[in-house]
Amino acid sequence: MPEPQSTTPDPVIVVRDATATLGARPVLRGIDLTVRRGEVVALLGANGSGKSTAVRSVIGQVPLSGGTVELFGTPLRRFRDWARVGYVPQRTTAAGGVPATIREVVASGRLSRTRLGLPRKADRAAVDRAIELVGLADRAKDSVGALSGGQHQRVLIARALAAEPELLIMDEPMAGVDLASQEILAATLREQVAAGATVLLVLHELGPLEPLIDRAVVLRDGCVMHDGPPPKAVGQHALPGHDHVHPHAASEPVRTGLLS
Ligand SMILES: Nc1ncnc2c1ncn2[C@@H]1O[C@H](COP(=O)(O)OP(=O)(O)OP(=O)(O)O)[C@@H](O)[C@H]1O
Repeated sequence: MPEPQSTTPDPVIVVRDATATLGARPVLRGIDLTVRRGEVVALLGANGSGKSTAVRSVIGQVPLSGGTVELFGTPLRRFRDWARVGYVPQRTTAAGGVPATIREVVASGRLSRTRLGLPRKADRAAVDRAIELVGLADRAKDSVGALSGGQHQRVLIARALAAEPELLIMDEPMAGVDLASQEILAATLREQVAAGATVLLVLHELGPLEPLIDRAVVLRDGCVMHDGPPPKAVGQHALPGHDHVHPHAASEPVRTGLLS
């Protein structure tokens, strides 16, 4: 009799016992994190708990002082297939003062897939599609300098999507983003997830992305203190790490328990 096939999807990210020190400060203190194919995992925690450092170590931007990272089953030091990974850094401007158009910035995200530096029809189509997904098709020729913060963020996300990555890593994609852009981003992400993308998101709060999140990993002071179902939101304010005060019972903050 053949063995029954395992139904557990392959791990896309495996972080084991990761430690990292920035300056003299131990910022990651033995983190384990596994994200499987098709999962949407939120990395939560208070300011300074190590969320950005954790995702930056996953893509090799922060060297580990101990532990290991594997991407798609390959140890990070041997991983070369970066077109499979889309990364949206914590909010910065997309152009850094360079007078680039939206299309140019988004097309730069496709370079990892273009052969010999010459974009083919499929490359141009992928760039157009990414711009369309974030709702900026009618502005593709505009300079990114003229965009609002939320529109900037949409450009950065389109840039990550242009390579049609299997794994999307985003650091606080909703931070400082206006409501209209948040809704577009949530819809964009929903579509990626429906198409089978694996997603690791640093979030300060679950917000409009809550229905998409399969699992939450909560960091506190460089350690994982929760790895499981996303904390249940109550009303608008019950977010992990935030004491929740009901107006009718102001004397006792109701703690979510995850970060307090
Ligand atoms: N380059 C650096 N040198 C020294 N310390 C750093 C450096 N980068 C980050 N840190 C410190 O490491 C800690 C973790 O930072 P990190 O940005 O990973 O936290 P975070 O959970 O993402 O916080 P936030 O929600 O504020 O972005 C913080 O105390 C931060 O001040």
